[in-house]
Amino acid sequence: MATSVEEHAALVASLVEPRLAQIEPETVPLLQALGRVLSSDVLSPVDLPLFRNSQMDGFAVRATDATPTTTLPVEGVIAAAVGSPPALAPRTALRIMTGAPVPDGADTIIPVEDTTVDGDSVVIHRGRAAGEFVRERGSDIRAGELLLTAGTMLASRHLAALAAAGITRVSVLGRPTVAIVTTGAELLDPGAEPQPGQVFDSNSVALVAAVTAAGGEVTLVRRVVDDPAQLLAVLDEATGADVIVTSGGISHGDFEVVRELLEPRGARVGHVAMQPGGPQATAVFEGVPVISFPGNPVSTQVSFEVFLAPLLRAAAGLPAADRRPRRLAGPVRSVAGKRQFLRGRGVGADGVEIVAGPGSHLVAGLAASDLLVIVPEDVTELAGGETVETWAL
Ligand SMILES: Nc1nc2c(c(=O)[nH]1)N[C@H]1C(S)=C(S)[C@@H](COP(=O)(O)OP(=O)(O)OC[C@H]3O[C@@H](n4cnc5c(N)ncnc54)[C@H](O)[C@@H]3O)O[C@H]1N2
Ligand code: MOO
Repeated sequence: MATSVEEHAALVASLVEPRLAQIEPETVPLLQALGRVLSSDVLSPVDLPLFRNSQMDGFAVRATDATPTTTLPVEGVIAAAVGSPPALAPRTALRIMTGAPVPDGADTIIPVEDTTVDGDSVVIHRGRAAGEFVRERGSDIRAGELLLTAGTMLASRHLAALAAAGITRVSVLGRPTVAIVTTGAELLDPGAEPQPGQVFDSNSVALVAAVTAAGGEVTLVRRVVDDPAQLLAVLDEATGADVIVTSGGISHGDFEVVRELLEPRGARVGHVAMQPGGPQATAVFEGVPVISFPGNPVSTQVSFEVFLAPLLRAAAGLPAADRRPRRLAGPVRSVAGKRQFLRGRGVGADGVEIVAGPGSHLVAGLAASDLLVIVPEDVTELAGGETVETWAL
């Protein structure tokens, strides 16, 4: 008897979640934090701007001194560079560059475009209100105020704000570590010349990429032929990970290496009422959960999306994938008793069209899709215009 998708998802969660709950935050240099999720609030250690500075290239003056068409003596130049400028004397100007400290005594900047330089003097053609073009210290954020909130997924703008505040390292949620093992005597590396009967190992690439996209860190990638002793050696190597994921070797053939090794050690190998992804297995090896997906490439990828991606995303603090109802562009048939995960593509704001057949070997069809279209177990036919649940890929 097949178990339901929910039952299997609950089983996988019961094995994986306790491990993921133990993952500690880690402190990393800023550039390693890109795409990671802040584990705690960050308060600004400084005022930003750090000091009162000019927003324009021009002349630092007192607003009341600089009415049109006054001429003021220019007493010096303030560059955007190390150092503190002298105070501005009344009825004088200091030439100033963008970002340079505004001298005490000055309260506005006259942009160079509104002036004419005449020897050591400047003629003001347009006055400015006090405060104009002066960037006050702390006007962006003050020391002690909340700069970034826990849970923020760090993009370039967040890293820039941290750097602007002088911060070099940041505490982020730890990433779940995953070991990936593909199985099959027929597999070879992409790029090699296939002999008759060989296929390229695409599940390895699929799983590494999918784990990474879901916020996980792949710590080991291995491929084994259909030899239980070899698989055992690889699993021994993989026990440092939070989760071990395998593909292939769990159905009913003569050379089912995962089933052969792990079933006698208490693995649960069975069928889930879904397509693709029918054959599924779980085990615990040396205390580490082993989640075994069927080898067919679409089955592996869909199984990952259904059973593991949500758990990894949650642990890494990433938002859940977008799931929402859309209207079918055309009719769909399905098999009774199995939840179908068909391949679809979004049409307009809320439509979806089916883009590939249901075969679980159709990798190009999956690549042509951007949505999974879910047809419930008890539904065998849907007409165009009817609503289905879709998951963004
Ligand atoms: N008698 C039955 N046969 C099969 C059943 C069944 O219920 N009864 N279920 C079918 C379904 S559904 C699936 S899915 C597969 C699952 O089989 P396995 O998990 O044992 O996977 P394999 O036999 O190792 O491989 C299946 C298929 O996928 C290709 N494959 C495997 N690994 C990779 C990889 N890393 N990269 C690319 N392609 C891979 C492999 O060459 C096979 O074509 O069982 C059905 N059979
Ligand atoms: O249930 Mo299998 O995963 O369709 O090819």
